[in-house]
Amino acid sequence: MSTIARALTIAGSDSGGGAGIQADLKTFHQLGVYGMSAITAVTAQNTLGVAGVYPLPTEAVAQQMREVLRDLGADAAKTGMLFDAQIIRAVSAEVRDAGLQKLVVDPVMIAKGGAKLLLDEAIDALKTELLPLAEVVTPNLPEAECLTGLSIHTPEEMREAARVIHALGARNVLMKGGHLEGDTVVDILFDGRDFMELSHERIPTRHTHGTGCTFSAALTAELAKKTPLHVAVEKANRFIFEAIKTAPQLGGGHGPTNHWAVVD
Ligand SMILES: Nc1ncnc2c1ncn2[C@@H]1O[C@H](COP(=O)(O)OP(=O)(O)O)[C@@H](O)[C@H]1O
Ligand SMILES: Cc1ncc(COP(=O)(O)OP(=O)(O)O)c(N)n1
Repeated sequence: MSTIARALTIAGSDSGGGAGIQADLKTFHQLGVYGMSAITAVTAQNTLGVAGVYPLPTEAVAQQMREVLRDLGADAAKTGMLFDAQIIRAVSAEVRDAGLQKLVVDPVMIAKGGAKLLLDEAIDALKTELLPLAEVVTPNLPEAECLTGLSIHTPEEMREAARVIHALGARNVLMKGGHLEGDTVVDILFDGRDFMELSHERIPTRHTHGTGCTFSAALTAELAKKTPLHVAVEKANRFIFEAIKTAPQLGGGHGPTNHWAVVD
């Protein structure tokens, strides 16, 4: 009987390797977790932007999840780019059927260059079908604004938004503050009762492609290893900080982070 922790990512493929499925699997591997994937869409993209988006048939997504979960099993799973409402409904049904408890929902909506990775018509399904299944949801500020209708520019407004998103059914809300103005980046975890704030200096760099995917993958990996939630969030925060700091300086646009980052 294997004792290796297992994690499944349900997300889009990023041909450039910095975000999506590729970032998730590299991060799982680096953190000592066996990684599996259910691909929702193939994107043609590089560090300069997204040139094409090709969603897979809904049944192909559901079937990948079923085949993996009924044989190998998963200690934790995460979602990334889900693209449309049909895929969200199918993924939610598979999560429910498999009884997956440790689900990290990264509500990916728009790529850095502006390309839509989630259709507008899918927002409602994300809120009503998937968020209630989430152990943790990890919105960045524009995603949180879309989910709540609030305007968010300060840590105080992040706390307010976290309360609203928690009321949608996610058991914990991790607000990512990469889009805040200023020299300090603040991420905030809300567990329905208390807030935990994590701050670090802003690294002045354009190499931040896939930071949200990499952060949520690190969090998923830690949860798969049975790390308690608050510690898992701290470790994921340190991992993404180190990954941005030591980014490999690839590409002419927003380059990937360093998925070989080492933190204790
Ligand atoms: N320039 C930066 N310096 C340090 N940390 C950053 C920087 N940009 C993002 N982060 C961290 O990366 C993670 C993802 O942040 P964010 O940019 O808000 O998400 P997304 O990539 O989904 O837009 C967060 O944990 C945030 O703290
Ligand atoms: C296939 C795919 N999935 C997700 C993203 C966006 O990832 P994210 O981590 O939110 O990173 P940035 O938008 O900050 O680069 C993507 N580009 N492709």
